[in-house]
Amino acid sequence: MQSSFDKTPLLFKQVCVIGLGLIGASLAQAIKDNGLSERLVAVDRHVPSVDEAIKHGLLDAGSTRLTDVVAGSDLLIIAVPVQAVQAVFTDIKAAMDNGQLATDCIITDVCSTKVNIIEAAKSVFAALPTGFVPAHPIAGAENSGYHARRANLFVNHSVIICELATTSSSAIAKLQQLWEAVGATVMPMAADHHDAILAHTSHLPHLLAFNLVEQLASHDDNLDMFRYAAGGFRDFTRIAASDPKMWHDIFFANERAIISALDEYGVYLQTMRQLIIDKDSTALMGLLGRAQAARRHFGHMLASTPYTDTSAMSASYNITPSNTVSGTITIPGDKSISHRSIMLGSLATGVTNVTGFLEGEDALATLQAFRDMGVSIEGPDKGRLTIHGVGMNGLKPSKTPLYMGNSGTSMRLLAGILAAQSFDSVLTGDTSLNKRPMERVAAPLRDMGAVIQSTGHDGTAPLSITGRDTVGQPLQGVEYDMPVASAQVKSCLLLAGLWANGTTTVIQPEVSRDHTERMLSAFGYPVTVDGNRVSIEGGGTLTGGDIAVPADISSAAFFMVAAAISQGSELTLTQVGINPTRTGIIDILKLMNADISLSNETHVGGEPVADITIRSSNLQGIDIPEYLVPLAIDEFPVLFIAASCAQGRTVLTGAKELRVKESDRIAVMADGLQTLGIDCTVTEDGLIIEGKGIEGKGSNADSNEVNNSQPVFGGGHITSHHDHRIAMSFAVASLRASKPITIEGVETVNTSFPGFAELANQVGMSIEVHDSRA
Ligand SMILES: O=C(O)C1=C[C@@H](OP(=O)(O)O)[C@@H](O)[C@H](O)C1
Ligand SMILES: C=C(OP(=O)(O)O)C(=O)O
Repeated sequence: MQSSFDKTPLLFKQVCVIGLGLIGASLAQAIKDNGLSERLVAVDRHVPSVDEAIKHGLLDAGSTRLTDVVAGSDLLIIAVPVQAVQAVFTDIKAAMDNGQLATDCIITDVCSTKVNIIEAAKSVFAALPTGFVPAHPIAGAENSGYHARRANLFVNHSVIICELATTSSSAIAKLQQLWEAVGATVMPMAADHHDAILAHTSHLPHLLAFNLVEQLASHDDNLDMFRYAAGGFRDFTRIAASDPKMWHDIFFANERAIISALDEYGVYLQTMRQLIIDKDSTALMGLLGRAQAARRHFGHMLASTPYTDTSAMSASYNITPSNTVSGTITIPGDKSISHRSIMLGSLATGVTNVTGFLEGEDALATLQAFRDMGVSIEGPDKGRLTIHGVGMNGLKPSKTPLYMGNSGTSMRLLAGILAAQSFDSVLTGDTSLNKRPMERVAAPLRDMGAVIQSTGHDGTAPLSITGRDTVGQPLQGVEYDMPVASAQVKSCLLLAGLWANGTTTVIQPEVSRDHTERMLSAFGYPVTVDGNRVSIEGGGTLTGGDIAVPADISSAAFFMVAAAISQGSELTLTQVGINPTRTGIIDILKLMNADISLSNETHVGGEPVADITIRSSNLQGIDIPEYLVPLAIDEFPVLFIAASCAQGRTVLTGAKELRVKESDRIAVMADGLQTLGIDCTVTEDGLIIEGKGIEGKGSNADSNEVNNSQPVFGGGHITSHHDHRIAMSFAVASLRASKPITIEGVETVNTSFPGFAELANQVGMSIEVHDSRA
């Protein structure tokens, strides 16, 4: 990792670290390695640690007594067990009183409890020093002591700072600079809130880990127990190897909050005990499923990688050029339909069984949101889900903001549902989603009487929605003339309309995908479609049933283009959804002269499906008809790859919407295409691409023999801009590339197409997935 040494000026003249345990010694090492202080001194009761730290060149001086080394320090870091802090404050006060320390020097700590540290300071100082800033780095390891120190212990970890009325802003600013320089992120929090949160997230788990080891160790047959203890025991009790003195102090120091967390734990434990005794399989499955999903969901947040968050991108594709693809493959389930199956299944009466559900992160975010609102959902298990519908009025308020990850569809459709609920809600997402426009749904929802605020910078998420109980009346049906052909806006309003008084009508400028309308009908809810006008009456009910989700044509598109642009290729994609509001990709590729045919056409779950076969084709550049834009809205990134391989120019217009997807797909694709040597021009609402395909040269003048053997792309380095479709599109380009292509930030592919690289390799491509953190 690059050191911040070059960038960060010396912040302090002399830092004095009091306590050379894991945290104190690690922070000392990080300060040293990053050159943040002219001098570094330390105090510790353990003489060998101090001696070694001096010998290692970490410290300029050290002692067992504060007064020996503290003179002239402008930052004091207290890193001793909680119950020893008061004595340290007494020593610090003495040093101030005798002039060794300036009264405005910064004093901070790294302890796991905050209220009692502040109390300790108050009992020593008549007036709290202006430099006193209580803090707590949320970082640690079960190893303790000087030898376990790691300068990178704080990288990507949070540090909570408790600002007191007495604290000077310059002390806070300087401490924040220090923590950021060693790689941490600083968050402000009130001391009592800190203690309550930490009691649940840190103190309770430690207490339980110590307790379980104690329980097992006290059994007579404990040797056998430990000998055969499987991973579960090892994982659960890892933290019981932590420093007993430190935890002893913490348990007493945060007594009230820990006892309250423990009592709540007892209630949950009793519930589980009773479910087992009662053999209540449904409730137990619901509980376990909810917990498993919540853990996966929080896992992303814990790793500060909310699904596809910016800071966390570390996976890349290293792709070696290949030139042909072949085979018969099954593409994962449709994302749009998967979202809707959870939403309507949850609101229905009775049970809904879903098959073919897309286990991608976007659809899983929707699933988690409904679990957070109290819906019991079993699965997903190989695309199967069982949703125990709660009916139109059965959702419960979520205890936390609903986290939508990277998924625009989840956030916009849920906004419609939540605007009609009795309770308040907050919807938030990852960095990319929190930049996307939300007023397009918030404004028309307000016309219906919703109270909804887009609290981000620019009409963006987080969305804060006030419940009808507070507003005092239900939503009102409206007639809304949509300025953009967006299925998300249309669906949001139709879903809100389920609870509205009277009729809700949406008029779309062009046809957009109609999965909401179809699925509402399949659940027995009447929807009236009259040309581009779609209407719904409020006050009805939904009845659960079976939903078979077809393969996603938007994911299939990558493989269609792969076969069309490469040499000697033929791919068959089985049972892909060919809803006419989604088949713009087929129409556009056909206009470009692609060799595509459909077979085995049938219907599953109210949606038409077919096997799609596509072969190597002599693609021709075209002017893409604007009416096809909403019908292929997600497929343009990969269509740009096709256009680059076509003969002649392709012109896209009327596609401004591409600029507000997971990335600005016009700008980002143009950038990547240019990197790979394609001549293209960005326009306000589209892109002009000069295709590099050459005429097919058959021996027979009438034959349409394909010549896709020449590379059209060079090699190079592409970034996904946190957009799954950008990553997959440039992977397809490798079929006509002369050199390797590297694509950074490909974890985002999991939002819509888990297993993409494996499937691509199965048909003949050569993608190596590399994770720099692995
Ligand atoms: O309704 C849906 O499921 C979707 C609609 C489209 O968005 P817009 O309606 O905003 O164009 C599309 O881009 C998105 O991937 C899924
Ligand atoms: C735009 C997309 O999805 P969403 O709007 O749901 O994030 C997409 O999948 O390309």
